[in-house]
Amino acid sequence: MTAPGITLSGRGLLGGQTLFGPLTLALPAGRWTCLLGPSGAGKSSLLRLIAGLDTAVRLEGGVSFSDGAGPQGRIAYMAQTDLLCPWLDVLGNVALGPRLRGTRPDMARARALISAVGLEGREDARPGALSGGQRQRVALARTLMEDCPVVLLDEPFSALDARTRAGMQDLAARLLAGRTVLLVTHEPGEALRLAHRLLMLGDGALTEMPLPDAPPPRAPDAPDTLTAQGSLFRALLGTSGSAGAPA
Ligand SMILES: Nc1ncnc2c1ncn2[C@@H]1O[C@H](COP(=O)(O)OP(=O)(O)OP(=O)(O)O)[C@@H](O)[C@H]1O
Repeated sequence: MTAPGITLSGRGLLGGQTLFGPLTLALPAGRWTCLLGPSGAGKSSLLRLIAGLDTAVRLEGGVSFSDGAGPQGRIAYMAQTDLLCPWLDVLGNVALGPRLRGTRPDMARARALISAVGLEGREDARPGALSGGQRQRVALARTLMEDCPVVLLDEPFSALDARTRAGMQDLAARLLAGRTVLLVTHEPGEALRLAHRLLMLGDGALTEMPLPDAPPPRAPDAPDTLTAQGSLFRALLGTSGSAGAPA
């Protein structure tokens, strides 16, 4: 499986007003790009625009893939909300993608992923019987099950406690190595652990942020990571949600 690079360029319009841009968001092939920025800046909209999904933000511009092919069938997208089917159990939810495409799911792989996200023994549980963090891990397992070369993750670890979050970050880094990943997060520490490229969307523009020298996944408590976290936090305090908004 070869993961393509992806470039989105243009201006994002919301109700006729510029929300962001003109800008260029380039996702290097086979690498993790992490995107931080204030609420309402347009991060989720960028993700959905790349996935070719409906969004309230209209892109005056375009999205291109380095191999010339489109997004069809090769993007796994994990939304901010878990989007689990309440009438299916955990196993059914994780195996849903192949079923919807009319192919036979690899149930051994689905079970292995459920175990990898720490939910072994809960295969028969319905989403309504799970905590928010457990549901989020089912959604993560479902995304990993897709085995796509491009993976778009919208705050995939936001409902997890610190220890589980670190474990899921490591799992995702391992299983998605070599894929083109865009991760939207509000956590500077998370972005600094996982990014090959770190961007901040604020005041309608993208800014490239420096990263520690060590390759990801970086230790959360490494001195370089902690120092970078402080700088990033200060940068985030100085940005606002949309183009033209007061900083
Ligand atoms: N369905 C919708 N209808 C109208 N406006 C919308 C809709 N979805 C998003 N917006 C608006 O588009 C803008 C960008 O939203 P988006 O969700 O992309 O921001 P975000 O940076 O991901 O925010 P957050 O960090 O809070 O998730 C916001 O001003 C939001 O109010």
